[in-house]
Amino acid sequence: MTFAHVVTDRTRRLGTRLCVGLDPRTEAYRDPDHLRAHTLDVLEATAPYAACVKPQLAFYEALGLEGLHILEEVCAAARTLGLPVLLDGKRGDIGSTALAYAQGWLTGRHAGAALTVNPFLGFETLTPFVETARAQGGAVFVLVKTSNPGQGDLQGSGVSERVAVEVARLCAEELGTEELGAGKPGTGYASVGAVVGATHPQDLALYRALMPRALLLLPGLGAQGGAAGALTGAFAPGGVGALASASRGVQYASGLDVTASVAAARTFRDDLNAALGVAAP
Ligand SMILES: O=C(O)c1cc(=O)[nH]c(=O)n1[C@@H]1O[C@H](COP(=O)(O)O)[C@@H](O)[C@H]1O
Repeated sequence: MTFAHVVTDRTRRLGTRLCVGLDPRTEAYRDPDHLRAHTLDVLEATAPYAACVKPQLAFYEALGLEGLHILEEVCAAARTLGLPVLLDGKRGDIGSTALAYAQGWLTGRHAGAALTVNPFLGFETLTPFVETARAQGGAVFVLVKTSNPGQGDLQGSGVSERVAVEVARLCAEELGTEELGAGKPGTGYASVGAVVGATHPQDLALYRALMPRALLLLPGLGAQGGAAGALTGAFAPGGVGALASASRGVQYASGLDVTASVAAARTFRDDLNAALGVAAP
């Protein structure tokens, strides 16, 4: 089963298209053990509402080697729960270095099944990531239009959107062109997905149309102002093809209260489903 299969299967079986971000902030905890325990608790408690989980590498790297050990445990726990891991690293570099990043984050000890990648150095530099992911049945998510307010400086703003649209076109026409099977859940999605911020609801249908075979990752739900009810344009019929992602809005829904994290994940799931007119089984 590929990453796309597993998340699409979870969407169909569990009725969720929520990606739970696990971005533990050192300042919220007494010490790394406390951070580790709370992050694992949030993971386990919210798993029934998650199509996948997305640890942001920066929060683990900030703790040095100890953080990488915690990341390894988080990835292992997610796998035990049957939850696919999408690592948010936004990596990108010249080809030979890109290969090392790909080996580290897609095949190494703390590997995820999928990784976010940055196309700024050119599409040829993404090839090592795509080939490594494909060989593992994994995926890459290419930054197309990020969620942050300043994205327009380089990605295009307002009606122009030239760079983001060009990246989307290249994702669809050059990277995500592998043969796809038919008939099984998720077989309609390639190993190359794309990141489009949940903070751009008005643009989602455009990117959905430009990249019909790409799973779309929609970060920015909750803390950055993205609203679950405004994301329908990113989804294909049946409510598949996109993952709406919240990190702080789940992990720190109310301080460190894990019950509040569960309630927040359930609410995001239900709000997405209500907007799409689908029900959780
Ligand atoms: O690739 C990402 O996940 C990502 C892309 C993007 O455009 N915007 C964005 O916020 N993210 C990540 O998604 C998470 C958002 O966190 P919250 O704002 O707390 O939900 C962070 O880990 C960001 O690094």
